[in-house]
Amino acid sequence: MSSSSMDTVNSCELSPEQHEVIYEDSLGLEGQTPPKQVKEDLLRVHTRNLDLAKKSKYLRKDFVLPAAYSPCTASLDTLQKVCYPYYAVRYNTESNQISLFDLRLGTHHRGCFITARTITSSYLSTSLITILEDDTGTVARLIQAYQLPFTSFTKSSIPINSTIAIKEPCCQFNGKDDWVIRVDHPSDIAVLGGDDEAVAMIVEFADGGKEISAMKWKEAGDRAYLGGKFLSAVECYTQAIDNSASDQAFQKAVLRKRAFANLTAKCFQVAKGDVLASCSDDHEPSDEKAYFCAGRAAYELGLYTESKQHFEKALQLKPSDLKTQKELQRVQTRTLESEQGMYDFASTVNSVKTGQVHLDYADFVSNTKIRESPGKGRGLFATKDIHRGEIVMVERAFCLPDLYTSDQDQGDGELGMWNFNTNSKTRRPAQAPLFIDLLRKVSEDEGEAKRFFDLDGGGYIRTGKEGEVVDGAVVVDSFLVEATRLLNTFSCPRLSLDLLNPKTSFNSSSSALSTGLWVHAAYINHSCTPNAIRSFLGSIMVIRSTRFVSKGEEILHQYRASNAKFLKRKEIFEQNWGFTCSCRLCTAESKSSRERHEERARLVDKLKKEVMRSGGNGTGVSMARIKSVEKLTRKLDMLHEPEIYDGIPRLLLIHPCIWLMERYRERGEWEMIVRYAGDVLRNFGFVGGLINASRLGLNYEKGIMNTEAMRALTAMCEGHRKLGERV
Ligand SMILES: C[S@@+](CC[C@H](N)C(=O)[O-])C[C@H]1O[C@@H](n2cnc3c(N)ncnc32)[C@H](O)[C@@H]1O
Repeated sequence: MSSSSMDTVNSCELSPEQHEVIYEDSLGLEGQTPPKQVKEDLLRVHTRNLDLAKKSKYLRKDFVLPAAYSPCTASLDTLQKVCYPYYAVRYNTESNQISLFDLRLGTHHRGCFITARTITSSYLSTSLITILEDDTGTVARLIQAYQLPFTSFTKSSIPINSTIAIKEPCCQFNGKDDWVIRVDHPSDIAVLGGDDEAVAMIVEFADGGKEISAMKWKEAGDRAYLGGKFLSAVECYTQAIDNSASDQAFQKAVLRKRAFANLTAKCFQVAKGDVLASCSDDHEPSDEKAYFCAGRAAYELGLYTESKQHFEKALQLKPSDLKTQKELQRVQTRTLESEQGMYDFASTVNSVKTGQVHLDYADFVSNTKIRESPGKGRGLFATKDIHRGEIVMVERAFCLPDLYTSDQDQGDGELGMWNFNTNSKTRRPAQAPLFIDLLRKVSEDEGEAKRFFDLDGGGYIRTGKEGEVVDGAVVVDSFLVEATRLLNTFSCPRLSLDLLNPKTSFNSSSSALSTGLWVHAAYINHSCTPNAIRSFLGSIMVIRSTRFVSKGEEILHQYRASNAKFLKRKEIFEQNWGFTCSCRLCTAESKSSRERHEERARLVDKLKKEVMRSGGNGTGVSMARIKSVEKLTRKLDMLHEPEIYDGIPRLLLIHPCIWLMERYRERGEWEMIVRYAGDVLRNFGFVGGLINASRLGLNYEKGIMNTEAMRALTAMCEGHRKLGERV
């Protein structure tokens, strides 16, 4: 399989336990009052599970997405009151507030919210679990189903004594006499951390109405910043600014502090706004740091021209500043990349090899434009003529877990995810972490959320509010995030270049794959006979044209590797992406009878068995085995009707020919290498060109160019060289 296949999930059987979760609503409990929870019993269970959680090897590592329900999109003025701004905590006066006691089983309490306090810390089961108690003394278990802390247990757990608000809570049956409040959407919950000094101060202020001076807020902000609680620091600085109406110098200083807190919290847009608001029109020398901060924020937002202007201003105020000089140089490089597509990839190949996946390059997308593609939704189109081999676009990953695995190590220890909407389970270990990471990213940034939610979510029904800010939080629908992940993500090797090395086996660590999202590239539609090919340098996706693409032509690449059997390939596209491919190859192959397709498929299976009997790949395959594979390959060749396959790729023949080419390479039989390399190219569709020792004419209009075709070309060159012929 080619390394550059798009992501898929496999449907699979669900365990009875998991079925129980899906069908819980069919137990007829909807609307019933949940059984009363006894606090001491719950705490005992919690302590035991917490102990288990610490010995995390006992934990199941898969988690579950139940049937979809949409997040709260109405403003209940809840999260805002509880969390933003902090000082407005007045959670007992709302008319649409209900208590834990009012909850009904299997009922989505639309238009309502609850608030409560955590009386334990969280522990991890298949999701994150915490116990809540509200003002009436009722206790309940809270499951944050979307938040699986796959990297560090403590990072996303809720500390004891935190104040929590849950919008439109849903109370679910969880086995005999047991019930839980389950939150699936990050925007449905807000947490005021119980371990946060600033929060304690805010709650005290809100409860007691105690006046706090601007200076005290500023000091609390400084402490929160030093303690790494950047969002609390931002809140405290906001209070400091709001409470110091007439002191402009103080306001300006605090505005800058807030900008740095936002910069550190990666809220770049706000950081930039704050810091620029703190600068004076006549550029005081003290503004140098502010312009530096604005330059950094603009850089992170990919606004390189603006970033450059801020760094230049900073340098005007302090020309000798080495840090700013370095930043200016860096931003100039990014500008060349983003405006002209000029990249120095070679300098980072080694750092990718040594494990640095996330690279600092700018996106280059100006050669392309998103617009309607008849019959395919939207697609990506060339804005200028693009020559063969030229860069079509370059993009940094939106999200990409640094978790590369080969097909062999889909280990039990890895995180998995069951999706009851699609009745499927994640296949590659990186897929579940990618889902979590996408949730985090879209929850944190409105701009990124808008970009993400514009992507194709298939048939998922939207409320239209996804990505908007309601009650101070970006509305995030976890199920839509998952539906979008399924359709738009790509499998990727760490370094595509490694796959061109003939010594790279398809099961080696160099061919291990992760899964990521590249938002601009996700608009590209599929074709089995594409005009573009993607490759990866860590988190950077580079798309090049494989033939001349004229201005206005649609850019198309392959979602999956090209070795699939026609009927299977058709089924995969229909099942995973909901379309029937109408490319030149699929249109031609659809003319061959089902019986003939099945006959070829049976022969391919036989061929595979024959290859596997020799131990698959590797040296020491007997000549008898090679001859037997050759015989079957010839038979397979004969099963391709010339009236259909003349002039088009014959995908089923590619892998047998590659296998034969490699076996002859091991034996040093160069004539046979040249012959089978030629067959590989012919079967990729490079027909009509002259392929001989003196001239290699490839018909790029018709052939499919990918890593395997490149390997065949390399082998052919090597063969001719060894034979002493000119290439
Ligand atoms: C990754 S998205 C591509 C962008 C998408 N067309 C859009 O409007 O956002 C994948 C979806 O595009 C559509 N698509 C991709 N290739 C197609 C093709 N060759 N024919 C028809 N639809 C296609 C399918 O609906 C598929 O699920």
